[in-house]
Amino acid sequence: MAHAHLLVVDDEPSILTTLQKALSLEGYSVDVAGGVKVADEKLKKRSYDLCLFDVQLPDGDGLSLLSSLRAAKNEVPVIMMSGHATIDTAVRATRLGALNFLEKPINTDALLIAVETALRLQRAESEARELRLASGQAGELVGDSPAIKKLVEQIARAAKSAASVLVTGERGTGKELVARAIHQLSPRAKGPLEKLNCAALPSELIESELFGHEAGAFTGATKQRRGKFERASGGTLFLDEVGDMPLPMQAKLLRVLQEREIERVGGNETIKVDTRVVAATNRDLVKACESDAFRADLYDRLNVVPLHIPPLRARREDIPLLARHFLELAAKTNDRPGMKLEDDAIAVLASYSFPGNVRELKNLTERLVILTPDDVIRAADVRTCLPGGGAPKTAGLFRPGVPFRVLVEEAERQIIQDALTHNGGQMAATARNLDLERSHLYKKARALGLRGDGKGEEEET
Ligand SMILES: Nc1ncnc2c1ncn2[C@@H]1O[C@H](COP(=O)(O)OP(=O)(O)OP(=O)(O)O)[C@@H](O)[C@H]1O
Repeated sequence: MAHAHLLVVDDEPSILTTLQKALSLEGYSVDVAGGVKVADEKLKKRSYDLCLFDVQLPDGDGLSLLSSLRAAKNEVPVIMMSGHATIDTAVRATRLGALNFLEKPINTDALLIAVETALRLQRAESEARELRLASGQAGELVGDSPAIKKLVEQIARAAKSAASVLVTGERGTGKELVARAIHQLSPRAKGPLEKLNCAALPSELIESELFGHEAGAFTGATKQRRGKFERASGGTLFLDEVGDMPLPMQAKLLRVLQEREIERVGGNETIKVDTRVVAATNRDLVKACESDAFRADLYDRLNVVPLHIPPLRARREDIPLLARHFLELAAKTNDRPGMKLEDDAIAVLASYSFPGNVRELKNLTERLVILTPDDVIRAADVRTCLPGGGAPKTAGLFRPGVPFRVLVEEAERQIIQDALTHNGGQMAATARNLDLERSHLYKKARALGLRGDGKGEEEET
């Protein structure tokens, strides 16, 4: 691969000359440096396609040179070279992101192969990223409504920055998908993506999940464990359901976002982290801030780039595309290759309110693929699968192997969802309709992850 610009750093002039000659013969442009200081200067002046660092240098070492490059967000591929490499050095180099470790004396053929492979890999990765960015393709985000087109643009823009992003939207609108797309399109795509669901764990556990713990920090903590913040360093941490994070944890999270360093539970060492946070919530955080359930200062920190995904009923034009997309997926996984949706069937889908948003459409499509005996799914098939669409609700609730608790929860969710839809999302009217105490309905709806207009919710909290 000609025209690539390389930097070779080694303290032995004879090695520099030999390597420079061998690499130049292959058509590479080669700069050389005899130590850390000169290398630093050169690296500041121009960008290289690949660097080769000796480990031991007269004024420092190649590993710290590599680590300062990464700290400065320079992701140039680096190959390390050493005459007396220990396994420990090699491991440290790999951890710091070195691509390869060559033993001295350097075998020129092995060197050329390593250089060519590294450059090819680098080029393939950057081409794939450019391509994804250019096509505006954010993961598998399907839809051609103006709202989705705008969202895709916002994702591409957000991906380029390292700022915190807050993704809002009702349940099942695709918040996690958006968070993943931001990571994949960002320069951190090669780094890790870690996820934590803040609603799923009690406060004490969230803390050790996020920040890790030292051995003996609490009963059961037998070994030291790195937390998600540390593991996501160099990548992205996705905090799902951040609106459900308990207040004491919110204070701790805020501090980490401000100071960019963490302390493991039971430890007193501070650890620098370079973690980009993407948070998501289906709660109205502005309202939560007003009622002091969420810290306003944390909200400001998280909401640097706000991304809102409208509910599916507000962008019905996406329903046909999404339905066909999910049909294709379900047909593949269920081995029903010829399945088709009739236009009338799509029209029925497009007129439904989808309180469970895209996730509900996806599940419904899968159910249709499984339950429709014909290869063609017609309007009548869709109607039988829709809540209140004609299917006798008492039939077919039992599924072998599914626990009673899950079946009952599903039935409850369906009933409340239908009742809410029937009453235009109004909680008070829904409670009257179902002859339920309002506070009981709120509690149930919240536990099942459903939302109405939320009016009167404060009364019970
Ligand atoms: N625009 C879309 N294109 C393709 N698939 C989508 C789209 N939006 C959502 N999905 C799919 O719908 C399902 C639900 O999406 P996701 O889990 O991202 O929603 P969410 O908003 O994070 O939900 P929750 O709030 O319940 O965590 C996933 O299977 C996801 O892949």
